[in-house]
Amino acid sequence: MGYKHYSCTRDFIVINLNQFSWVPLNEPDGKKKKTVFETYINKDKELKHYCLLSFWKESELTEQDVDVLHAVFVPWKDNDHLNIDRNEKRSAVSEVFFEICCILNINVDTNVYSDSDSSSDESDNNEKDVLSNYNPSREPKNSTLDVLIDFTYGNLSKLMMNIITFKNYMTYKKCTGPEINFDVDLDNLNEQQMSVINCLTDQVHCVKNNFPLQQNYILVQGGAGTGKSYLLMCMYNFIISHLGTGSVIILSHTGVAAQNVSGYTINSVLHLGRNYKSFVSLTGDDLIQFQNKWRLVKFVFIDEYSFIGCRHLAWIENRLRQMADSNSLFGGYGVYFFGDCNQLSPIGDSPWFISMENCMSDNGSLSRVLLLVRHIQATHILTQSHRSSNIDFVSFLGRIAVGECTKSDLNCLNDLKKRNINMLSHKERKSFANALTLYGNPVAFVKAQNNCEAAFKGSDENADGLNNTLYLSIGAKVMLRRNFNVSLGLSNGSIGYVKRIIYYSGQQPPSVPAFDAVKPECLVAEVCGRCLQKRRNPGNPIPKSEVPDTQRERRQGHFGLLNVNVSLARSSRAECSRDLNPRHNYGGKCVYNFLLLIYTRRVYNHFVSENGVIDVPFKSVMASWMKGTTRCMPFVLSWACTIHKSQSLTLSKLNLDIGNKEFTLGLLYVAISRVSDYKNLMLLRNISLDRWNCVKKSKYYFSRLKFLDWLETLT
Ligand SMILES: Nc1ncnc2c1ncn2[C@@H]1O[C@H](COP(=O)(O)OP(=O)(O)OP(=O)(O)O)[C@@H](O)[C@H]1O
Repeated sequence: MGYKHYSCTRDFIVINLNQFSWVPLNEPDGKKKKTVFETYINKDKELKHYCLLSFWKESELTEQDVDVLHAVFVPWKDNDHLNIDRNEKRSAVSEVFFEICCILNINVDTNVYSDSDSSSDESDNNEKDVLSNYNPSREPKNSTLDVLIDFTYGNLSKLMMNIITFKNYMTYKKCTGPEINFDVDLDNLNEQQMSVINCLTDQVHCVKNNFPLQQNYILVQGGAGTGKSYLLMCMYNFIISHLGTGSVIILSHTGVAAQNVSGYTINSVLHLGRNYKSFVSLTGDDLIQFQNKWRLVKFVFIDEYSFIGCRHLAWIENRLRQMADSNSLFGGYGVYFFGDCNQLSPIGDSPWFISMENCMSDNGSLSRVLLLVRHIQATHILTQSHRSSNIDFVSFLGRIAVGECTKSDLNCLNDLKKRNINMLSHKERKSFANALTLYGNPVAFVKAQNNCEAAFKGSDENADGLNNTLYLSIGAKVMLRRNFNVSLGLSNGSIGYVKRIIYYSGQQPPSVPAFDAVKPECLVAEVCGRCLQKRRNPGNPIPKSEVPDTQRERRQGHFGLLNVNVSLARSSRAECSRDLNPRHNYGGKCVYNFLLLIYTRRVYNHFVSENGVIDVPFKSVMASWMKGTTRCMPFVLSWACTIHKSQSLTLSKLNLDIGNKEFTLGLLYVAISRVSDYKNLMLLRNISLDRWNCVKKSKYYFSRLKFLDWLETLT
């Protein structure tokens, strides 16, 4: 209806429940009119320095535009109010618009910012026309870090301003998704990869001409390092160039894997819940919003399918049908699964290769899901390794996958152990040294807030792996434990280093900042780091770069490139009992208002100059279990990452502590296949031949072989 209908009386109301037949008020031909925000974001280059309000004021709006904006922005009270003069409408809209900007804490300086405006104060520049900061080409001239370090009250409000600005930006990024421009080249693809592109070309042709897809459920299987993710990026570029932005989504199971291909996690996009216990259908507004958000999608790429279990697959299929509002298989979208069934299998779900015989004891629901697996319409198998040019190493990987390692492999690995003993880089050695000093001499620690004694005494595992006390020291490696914003590179598993810790005025390490009822207490740690690196071409070292741009970051496959500013600000309601007497700090009364300020290189490129830092707010998270609830920072000290988190990555070096049990299929294979050669591998414990070949003892071993054979028949 377009007009606000509350607080006024109508003679009659027409309620249209079919949103598809709605036509926006402003366009008689049904074409969607862009909002001022949308127009602003896509503005011409010449207008790049215009702040939002200037843009709105300067823009040439048609009379009809003014009418519509007035109708949308200004609540309708009566006919006289509606029939006012256009100039009045314009100023009324301006006023409301101004209000919105104030609510959003967007600074609406009416002056047009100009780079040549050298007379203006530096700090002023940081505050004005904040939205134009979104333009990456505009670089603040001075480091904002200096401003952030000085936590006097005045500067704190500046900090809060930045926080709010970035909060808005983060929300905006969450809505718009990552800006992807993969730097990959179709010309590099080998014959096997090209055959997938040929298949895709036919499908794109069908979509363009509105023909239904002949095959819409396709699997790309290939051993570790055969270029599945690389191919996915090429396919993404190909589709975008033919069907436009938004026509394809990239999904992956884990945050790290999603980040590796600039995608989203499956559960977040498809609303399957964090612990996906049961499938819940979307209804009403939720469904409409979901469908609208992804209305342009024609293709869905899902990386690392080995992580996806049968039930999970069924839910994905179901949700895609909801998304497309269609009963066709996977909603009729062109769905591509990329992965390797020899790699890690799903947790708490059945892998696709589980044979039909194995699940007869099940009540039949799993058998039905398995039928869905059997619906795969085509398979492409990649065999040529791109990660490694060492043929011996590639065939060794093949032997690990099928459990056929030999004694000579073992000898070779023992040899290796002696040679590679000192392969830690200087930085890594320093980081380990810091780890050793950390617990003896913590420079800062952050305690979790527990709601009862049981929660206080509970183990870290109970609290989703989050620590009751988080110790920080310079050089400490930290890992994010929640998906915060995957499109900005902040996902569960992102790793960084603490670069420095800044205390609130007068405080010195190792003391914990004291509570001050008047001024908020702040502990700031700047965490900066690059963790796991990826190599594009074997033997081609990554050029060192302190500030990689997004494209280069993607090309080199940096993952978890994370800079974090940690700030603990206590709300005025906070009580200090927790710090003063840890024995009583589970009392439940104390209210902490944690803010973890966090930024990544991607954010960095948008907002700050080479030396500057601007932060993004990050709230504490809650972990609840039977016995209690803990609220703490969503990151933990990390000197290693799990093998599950490493799947999909290419690492330059690997120190591997494999544990004493192969608790899931593919553990050793995935771990070892992260590197390109023997020489980049260091095993921290002896592995017996039995262990190397233990996949053969798995009850699923033969089902997996059968599944692979079956996939071959579909090529
Ligand atoms: N056609 C290609 N040309 C150049 N480099 C390639 C090509 N295909 C893959 N690569 C490079 O090989 C490495 C491994 O590729 P990628 O990560 O895509 O393999 P993958 O099959 O997805 O591995 P995993 O199964 O372990 O996730 C990457 O560094 C990638 O850039």
